[in-house]
Amino acid sequence: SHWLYRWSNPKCPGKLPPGSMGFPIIGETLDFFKPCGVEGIPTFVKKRMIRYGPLFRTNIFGSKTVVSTDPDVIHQIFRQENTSFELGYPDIFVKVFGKDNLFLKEVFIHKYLQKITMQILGSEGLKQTMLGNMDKATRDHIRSIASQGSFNVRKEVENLVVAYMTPKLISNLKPETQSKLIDNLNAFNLDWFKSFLRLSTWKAVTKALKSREEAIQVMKDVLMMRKETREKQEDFLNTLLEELEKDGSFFDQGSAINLIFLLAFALREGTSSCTALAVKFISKDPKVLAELKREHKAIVDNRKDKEAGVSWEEYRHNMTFTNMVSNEVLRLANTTPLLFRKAVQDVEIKGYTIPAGWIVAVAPSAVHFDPAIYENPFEFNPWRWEGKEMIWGSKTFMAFGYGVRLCVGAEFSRLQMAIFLHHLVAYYDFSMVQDSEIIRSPFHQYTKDLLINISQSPTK
Ligand code: HEM
Repeated sequence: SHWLYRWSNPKCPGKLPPGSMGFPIIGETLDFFKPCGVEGIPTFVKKRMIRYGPLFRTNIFGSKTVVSTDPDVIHQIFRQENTSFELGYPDIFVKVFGKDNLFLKEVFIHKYLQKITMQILGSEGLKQTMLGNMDKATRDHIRSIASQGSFNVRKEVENLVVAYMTPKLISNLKPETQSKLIDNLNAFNLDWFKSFLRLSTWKAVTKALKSREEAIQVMKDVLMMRKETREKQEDFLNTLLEELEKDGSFFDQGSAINLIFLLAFALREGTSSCTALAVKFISKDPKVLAELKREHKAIVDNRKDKEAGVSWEEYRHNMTFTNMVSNEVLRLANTTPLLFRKAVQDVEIKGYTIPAGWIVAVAPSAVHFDPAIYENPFEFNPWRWEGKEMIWGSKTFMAFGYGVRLCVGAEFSRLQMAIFLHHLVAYYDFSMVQDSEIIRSPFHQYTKDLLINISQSPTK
């Protein structure tokens, strides 16, 4: 009984935030995984916000955790990153993404990580090397599926991104090696989260982990071969090989390969889910669709060369409404339900103490659905962004994180979303053939395929 008492009332040098530590060992993890609607604050968080207030304690994933939904506290946590708080994702993420994963390491390497990835994902890299490929691949892909009748938006964006990005990460593979790699990258997903309690889950987890192992093995073989032959290629692997040879490099072979794997996963998942959600919202809002069509048809009309693809100037200066739509989709989507940090020392916040070693989870959705920040927060209203500077990580908009660890793929995701919408609305009419409910458990899961039908726009 002493042990049970200690479980429910952990030692703390001050006053712990209110809350419940749940059942021994499993804490409140099962409740955390209960599916809920994707719009709004996740039910797990909302229920406790109502019961305990904006700062509450719990135990999830086997870790003593304080969850913050208070915008001021969230702001303070991110401001104190690398002093009072550091990255602290629960062990399950390490198991799924691999122990070599630099993203989940607590050491102070994200500046380095950002520097390396910016070469392909930063504005300059996107403008110089990526935009042309992305635009052509998207246009050709939409053209090729237009004749199929209906298609699954999410799946097609996944296929499209994996097909043109894999050679950017590792180029010059034999066709059979490349398709094996692509198959393994596509097979690694987090869909098993939705059936966390079913027996089939463990089959799905095993399959996902096996495909990760196989993808990593293919990458390892290529890396070894490149090291032996000193072969140089214009790809991200080459950048990492050069980094590996530098004195004091943060990378070793395992973490270099794991970074390529993580990027391939994030490129696919990040872009496909948000693009599908954008299409879902737009298809239900004729006013937004009409405004988008107007913007993109004007871009095409103003082009001297009608065959030319989207230019960087068009993306940056003529897609204002599209960017407003992207922001609104990302605000409502909250694809990352919680961001995890760890207190490195006892921290006093709002009269409570977060003891050293505890996980601190912040819920961006609490900020994105705060009526004091966004009027009618549940409404899909891109116009709310009119005239606002669309800063990606701010106290009021943290779809891509906030503070020092801002998402390195933010610009890429927005660009891919904009280009997909450009080709879809400027040249085609589309209608939803099969809608899908999207549930959060805790990541986005589509209950059905989100199918649309497209036909060449007569006004082209
Ligand atoms: C719409 C799509 C995306 C969303 C909503 C998103 C969201 C986020 C968020 C919220 C964080 C901060 C995590 C934290 O603070 O703990 C983050 C970090 C990160 N994201 Fe994304 N992401 C997206 C797309 C991508 C893509 C396409 C890539 C890769 C190419 C990517 C790679 C990363 C990496 C490597 C980090 C860690 C950055 C660091 O630690 O310095 N993300 N992302």
